[in-house]
Amino acid sequence: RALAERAGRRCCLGWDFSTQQVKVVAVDAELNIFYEDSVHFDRDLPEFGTQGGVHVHKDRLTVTSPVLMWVQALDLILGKMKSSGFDFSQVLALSGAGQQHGSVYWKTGASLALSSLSPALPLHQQLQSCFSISDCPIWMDSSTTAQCHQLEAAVGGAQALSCLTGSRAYERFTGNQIAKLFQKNPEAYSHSERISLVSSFAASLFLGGYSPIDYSDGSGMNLLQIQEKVWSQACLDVCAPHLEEKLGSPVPSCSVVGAISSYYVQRYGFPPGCKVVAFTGDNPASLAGMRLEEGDIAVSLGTSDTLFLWLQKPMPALEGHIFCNPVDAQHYMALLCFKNGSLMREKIRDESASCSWNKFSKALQSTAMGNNGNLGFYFDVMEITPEIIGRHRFNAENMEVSAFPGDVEIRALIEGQFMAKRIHAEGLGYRVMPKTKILATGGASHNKDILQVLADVFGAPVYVIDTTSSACVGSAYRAFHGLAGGTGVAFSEVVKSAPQPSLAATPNPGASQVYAALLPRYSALEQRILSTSQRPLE
Ligand SMILES: O=C(CO)[C@@H](O)[C@H](O)CF
Repeated sequence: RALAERAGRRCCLGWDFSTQQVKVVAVDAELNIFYEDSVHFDRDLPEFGTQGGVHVHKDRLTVTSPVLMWVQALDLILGKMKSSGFDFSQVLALSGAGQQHGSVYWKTGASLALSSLSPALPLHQQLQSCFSISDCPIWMDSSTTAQCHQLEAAVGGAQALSCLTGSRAYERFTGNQIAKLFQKNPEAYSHSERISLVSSFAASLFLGGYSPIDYSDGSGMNLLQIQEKVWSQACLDVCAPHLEEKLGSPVPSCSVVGAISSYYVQRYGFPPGCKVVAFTGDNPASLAGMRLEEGDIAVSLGTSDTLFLWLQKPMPALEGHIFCNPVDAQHYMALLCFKNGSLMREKIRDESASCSWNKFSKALQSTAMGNNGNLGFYFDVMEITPEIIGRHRFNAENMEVSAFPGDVEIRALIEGQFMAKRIHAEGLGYRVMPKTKILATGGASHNKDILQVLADVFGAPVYVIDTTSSACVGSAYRAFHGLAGGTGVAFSEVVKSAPQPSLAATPNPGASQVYAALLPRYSALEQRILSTSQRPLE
């Protein structure tokens, strides 16, 4: 019955070429997920010798992944789908995501091989000699500090680069990686006829030709002018010569970039009309998978805490990253990363709640909103947002104190973490709106007392969502959006029948008054700590 049921199920596929695996989900027209599969690089392709899907080089700064591992993973996962009887003939469209910032270098002549693949052979046998470098730099690389300084200097400094491209220069951002390749290996650079991101590389495999880079993932390169949605000639020129012709022109993320290559029609039975919708970065795809809307904020509470913001009018800054929005080309999204996340919460749980989340929750229940004016900053590792390290506690009179009673410490930690999130989100242009929903995910989102503080600090309801496959699911949703006409149709309309997130907490009465008083104090004290602490050398 399942097979018969599956046979008639028209669907879209959502792919995720992430750091550790390639994953796929099939979503039917009612937006139900009915198939998923994955191939793990370390486990299923051990011949490449990766750890966590990557190679960390001896200099401990350079981090790469072998492009042929990604190619072979696609062969494997399509083979698994085929042997499980997946009915490819029902696939109307597909889209996907790739780890952001990584870059793939196609060797001169590769487009010929890509467009004339023999369906009798796997991809990896036919693409062996199509790449000018086999080990691709990825987001974990931090070997391009010199190139970052060159780029910022050339365009008038970090803030100028942020206003232009949405971020100051970051080592992992693709422009700086391309600059390093051009400087260190000019031969490989000149033998590259095309440079893709991981997302557009994956789309190219399905297209049988070079896929353009989409606006959203292109915003993670320090090369795209995010307002005008064109490459910044100034940035291109600093990084490498003739770069624009190797990148091609960027496209709206919801674009249909072509029909699937005949290779997949003949080898797997995809319909010839199956559409390929531009692939994008994993975080933009996750935003789509979480169905974030204007005014919403997604809080991923993990080892580090990551905020996904929807911005109408971005205010580029020296922290965080602003990208073109993947589901609304007029708007933007932002990522803000807080390094002291769950490890900090677990430390305070161990110290002040004798290792028990139950006691931790009781402490939150037994202390009042606003913590009687006590405020804390808890950064046991150097924080990214902002760059502060150490623990700093202040009483209601703004006097620094060396300790708090256990319960006060616990509330000070959680209120402080969430007030920081609100303050830095607003610094990027985010504003809480009457219709704002907070979508919480990750480990700590299972603790309703922590979510209650989140609702109180933001003055907005908190919903919990499962984001295990959010990049894949978001990619399948975007495939439906592209199929429905893309820019002419609202993404929210296309996905409105998807399962709704569940409400976990609503703000306590009086919450907005309490935090309206506390937030400015927190912000001023953060500035005080910043001005007195030794900032790490640039
Ligand atoms: O560098 C990042 C975002 O800027 C990471 O989240 C990568 O996208 C992970 F693949």
